[in-house]
Amino acid sequence: MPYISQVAVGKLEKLSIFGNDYPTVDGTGVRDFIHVTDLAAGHVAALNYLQQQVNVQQSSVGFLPINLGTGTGTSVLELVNAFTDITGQRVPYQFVARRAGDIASCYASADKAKALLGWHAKLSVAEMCADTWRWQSQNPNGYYVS
Ligand SMILES: O=c1ccn([C@@H]2O[C@H](COP(=O)(O)OP(=O)(O)O[C@H]3O[C@H](CO)[C@H](O)[C@H](O)[C@H]3O)[C@@H](O)[C@H]2O)c(=O)[nH]1
Repeated sequence: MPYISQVAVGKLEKLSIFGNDYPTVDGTGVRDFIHVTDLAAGHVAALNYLQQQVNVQQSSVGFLPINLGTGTGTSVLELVNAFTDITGQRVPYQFVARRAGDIASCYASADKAKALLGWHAKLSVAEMCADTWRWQSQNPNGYYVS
């Protein structure tokens, strides 16, 4: 997503898509793209859950892995197309070789987060694209570089 928006704002010439021959819907990698606001809310929910457990058990020893995700896979090409549909911005891209270490498809089950934390992702890929573009177009060089 950051590379897509940097191409759209003109900081990068084009997006390099790593591989288009994966066994996925369109050959590009599938990931569980999540809105940063949902992800932040999931972390707050996890901290609240941890505090409850400490209150109940009078102990904070141990760990519990909980996936935070939407539960839905989106391909890189689907993300590029969604971004263009929502923002109207062209995102030139080229297919290049697969990136070492990448797998074809990876998305979370969010069932445990819902059951334990009462949390689920509320925002869509479309909202992610709109919010990313709003930020990128208003801050083409980020927050810290003038
Ligand atoms: O310029 C780019 C950047 C990414 N991608 C593709 O976009 C997808 C997402 O790539 P990211 O690097 O954003 O995320 P990954 O899920 O592949 O990997 C990241 O998240 C992982 C955990 O989910 C690990 O933390 C890993 O080290 C980190 O790079 C992948 O299919 C990747 O090949 C491109 O095609 N072009």
